[in-house]
Amino acid sequence: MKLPDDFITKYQRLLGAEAPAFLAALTEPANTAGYRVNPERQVPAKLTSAPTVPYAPWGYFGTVKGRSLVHQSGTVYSQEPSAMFVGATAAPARGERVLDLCAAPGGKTTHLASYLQGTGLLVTNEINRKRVRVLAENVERFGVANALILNDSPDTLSPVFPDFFDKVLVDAPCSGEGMFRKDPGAMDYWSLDYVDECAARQREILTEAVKMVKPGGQLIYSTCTFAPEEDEQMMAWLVKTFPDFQLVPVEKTGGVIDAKPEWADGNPDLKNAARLFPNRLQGEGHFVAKLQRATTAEGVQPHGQAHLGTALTGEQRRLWADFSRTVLGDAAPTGDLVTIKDQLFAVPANLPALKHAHVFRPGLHLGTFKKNRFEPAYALALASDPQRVTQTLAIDQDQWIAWVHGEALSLTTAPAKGWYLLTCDHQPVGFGKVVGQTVKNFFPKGLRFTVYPDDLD
Ligand SMILES: C[S@@+](CC[C@H](N)C(=O)[O-])C[C@H]1O[C@@H](n2cnc3c(N)ncnc32)[C@H](O)[C@@H]1O
Repeated sequence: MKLPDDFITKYQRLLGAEAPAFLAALTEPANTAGYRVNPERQVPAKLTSAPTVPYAPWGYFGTVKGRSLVHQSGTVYSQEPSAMFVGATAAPARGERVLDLCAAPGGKTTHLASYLQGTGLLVTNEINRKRVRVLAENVERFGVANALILNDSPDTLSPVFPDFFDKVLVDAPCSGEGMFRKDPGAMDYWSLDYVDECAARQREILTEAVKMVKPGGQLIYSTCTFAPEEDEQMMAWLVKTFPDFQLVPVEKTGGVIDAKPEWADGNPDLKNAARLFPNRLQGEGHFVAKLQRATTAEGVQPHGQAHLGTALTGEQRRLWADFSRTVLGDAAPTGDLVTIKDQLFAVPANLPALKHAHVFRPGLHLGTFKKNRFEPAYALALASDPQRVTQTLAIDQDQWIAWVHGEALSLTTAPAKGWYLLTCDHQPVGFGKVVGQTVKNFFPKGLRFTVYPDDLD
């Protein structure tokens, strides 16, 4: 792998004696796979016996196959280890309101959700129409029940959520120098000018992001690039432009080091931010900063209240109540129930008016009203705790392989007719409908896959 000449020259100048080690690390094959386990699941011991990522709760070094039960059931999320430092720095407390402004495909969002444990509010936004679909798939797979998924530009969102969030994460689109080793294609569009273009876009995003942090709240900024223009210099610009924001210390362990004031305007507070270099730890590289907004700033109230969808008809209420009582028991999700066309959602409470936002998912998808019946959603299955759900049906590995392929299952002894949360090795894998000796398959058509012998451990 050949790094761009301008890149080599730039980092030789910036890093001096450390440059050879840094440049050598970038040309070595990446050996930095990682995954996070989902604290809401009963996680198999083989996943938690791997070496732990020192700075990231739920983080492990190693690989998990995409066509595996633990991946399909949202028991794990594969994530490059240094990216885990971002969620670990944000570490929202239970009950907080959190915005992930640049969220697809959902690595940081699912990490933030693990901290929130279904409490508070997670607004997760992705500007790109194709990428927001992937974000939604990952949010659903991870069983996140308290998320509102939006598909907007930051300047559309800032008037909707003024001074609203306890934490705002900007995991910014960047020049991706930390991706060179994993994805050498990232070098094709890299240039010194590209770094400046990225920095200009980051300033635009941050200008909107700061407006959504409540007084006393925090902004977390991260990139997967080493470029000072997008990292230290961006933070130096931010604290100068928005003086009610101050860089506060990021806790550093496991080879993470202070950011470099000398790469910007010398502001000593820049040391509070963190640098992850691939020659110093097992990870691809990141920059992470935490900024606190002063409590003295005057906050404004967001406008109005969200009116999403339509209230349920009496018949719809009855159908949902029957399903929820019989199948879910006391595991029924919380949130305001609304329908959009024939789809039922549980919408997080206390949202401001969203009429200028493009709502991709208003909350947890509970299911679909068909003529005289209710069909539960895959998202509801993965957000359900099998230990609390009344009607569960355990299937074995062979049945799981048939299930994710879209096949009906034949049972030798069948329970009573109705909907069941299917589990395999204690993980939720979807809802099935038992009719006679058969379990009808409702695994979403777009997600079906074939498991090959190599996919099994
Ligand atoms: C680094 S990626 C986010 C990765 C994600 N946080 C994760 O952990 O999976 C940056 C995201 O910003 C989005 N983006 C690009 N331009 C943007 C803009 N002008 N405003 C907001 N987001 C933008 C990209 O589509 C991309 O999904």
